[in-house]
Amino acid sequence: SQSLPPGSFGIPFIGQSLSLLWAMRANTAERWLEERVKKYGPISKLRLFGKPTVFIFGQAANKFVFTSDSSMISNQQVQSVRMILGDRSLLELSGEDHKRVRDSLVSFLKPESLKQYVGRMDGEVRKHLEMNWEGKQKVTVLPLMKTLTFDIICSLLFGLERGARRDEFVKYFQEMIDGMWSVPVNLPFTRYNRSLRASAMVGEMVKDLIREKRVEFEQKGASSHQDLITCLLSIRDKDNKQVLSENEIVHNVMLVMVAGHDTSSVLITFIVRLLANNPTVYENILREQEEIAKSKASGEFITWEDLAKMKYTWRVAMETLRMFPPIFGGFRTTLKDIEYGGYLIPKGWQIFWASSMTHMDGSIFQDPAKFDPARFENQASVPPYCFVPFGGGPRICPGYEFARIETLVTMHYLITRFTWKLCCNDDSFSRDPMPVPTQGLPIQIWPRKLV
Ligand code: HEM
Repeated sequence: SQSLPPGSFGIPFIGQSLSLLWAMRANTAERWLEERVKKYGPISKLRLFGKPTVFIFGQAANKFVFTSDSSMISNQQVQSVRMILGDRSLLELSGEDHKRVRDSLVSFLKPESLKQYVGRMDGEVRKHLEMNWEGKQKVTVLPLMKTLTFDIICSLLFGLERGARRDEFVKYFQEMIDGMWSVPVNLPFTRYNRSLRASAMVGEMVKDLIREKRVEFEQKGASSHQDLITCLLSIRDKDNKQVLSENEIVHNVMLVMVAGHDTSSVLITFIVRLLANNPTVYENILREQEEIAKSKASGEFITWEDLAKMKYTWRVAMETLRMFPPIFGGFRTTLKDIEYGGYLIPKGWQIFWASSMTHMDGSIFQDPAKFDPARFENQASVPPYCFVPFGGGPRICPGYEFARIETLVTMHYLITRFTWKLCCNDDSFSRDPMPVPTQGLPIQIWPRKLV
């Protein structure tokens, strides 16, 4: 019989959760994990968020996590995430259910559908810059990018326009996210408890939206493409029955809000920061974007074809995702006893993976601490399962194209309309669990003359 991986469970129930969360907030999580590897090797046991857990890392670990059969490991999330997002979110589903719900989301998020929304994203970006950037000398990038990506999601995915209702939505939504990664202790004063209450409020608000969208679609003949909720309501099987249940729509709309909002805002924020520190990269991006701006009439929207020309800009985004992946890692749960790396991982244990560790491995990416977008000129040179900011396998991020479009459109307008300088030389950031620059990245800005 096989032995359990090395490592200790730490203190009862809490285990190493607080120690890891602490390291993440201090931006030493990578070091925390590296030290584990040094001490125990590439596989070790510990206790996180209330459950026995195995931590694994490396190219083989990424491949194992992303492609294992769903009868071996399930995607069941840590308890706090499951309670907050609901048990019918894509993250909790497997097999046929996962495929049915995922296919429904993808019918809205696939490139052929998103093509028609580039103009609407462009409108949101320009409005955002007019309201929050123009006429200012100093802005703080991260909170603004959060507002922008949330605005884009509200408009495109929920058909929820600006106003008091959207503001209320944002408020509860933020409280909900704050407790996602917490030790699940449901007492009145915990982060987790506040987050659960906010999640119930957000759920009710989404249900109201669904009721309204249903009336618009079924009685007033609104287009099924007007937003994600309407699209999900409109998907029917061969007997004309709605393919997704009401709970599935609610839980997945909440998932998309969480998955699509912080991730892209963090990416754009880090690009802004890196450009301020890399004049050559900045010049190259500027040249590419000015070329595109010159080819357009004033006021004309960015098109799908323009996006295809932003090759260098997207390489910069990829290199940013390599060094500062918004998603650090995640969890899976074993459904049976599994043998991995010569050890036994018992049924019901959590598997904790941290994909970002291959991004900074010098044997895979030469000189990994150097910011160098040229690495991605030839993507085939990157070995499989080593560059995984969007995951891999059947659960690879379905929001990839959405993120690409909003990042490129935003960078186009930021770079052609403004120049900027960092207000503080403090290059540090912490993870919460997304990477966040200390102080949210305050910058000084100047308007540029339009070409
Ligand atoms: C830079 C931006 C983004 C990054 C880095 C990112 C990263 C990821 C990663 C790593 C996963 C896989 C997690 C796993 O295997 O457990 C994932 C899943 C997911 N992402 Fe994204 N994401 C981004 C943007 C978005 C956007 C904009 C949306 C929606 C509009 C979105 C929706 C989702 C959903 C629904 C899943 C779950 C898929 C499934 O379980 O089948 N993401 N994302």
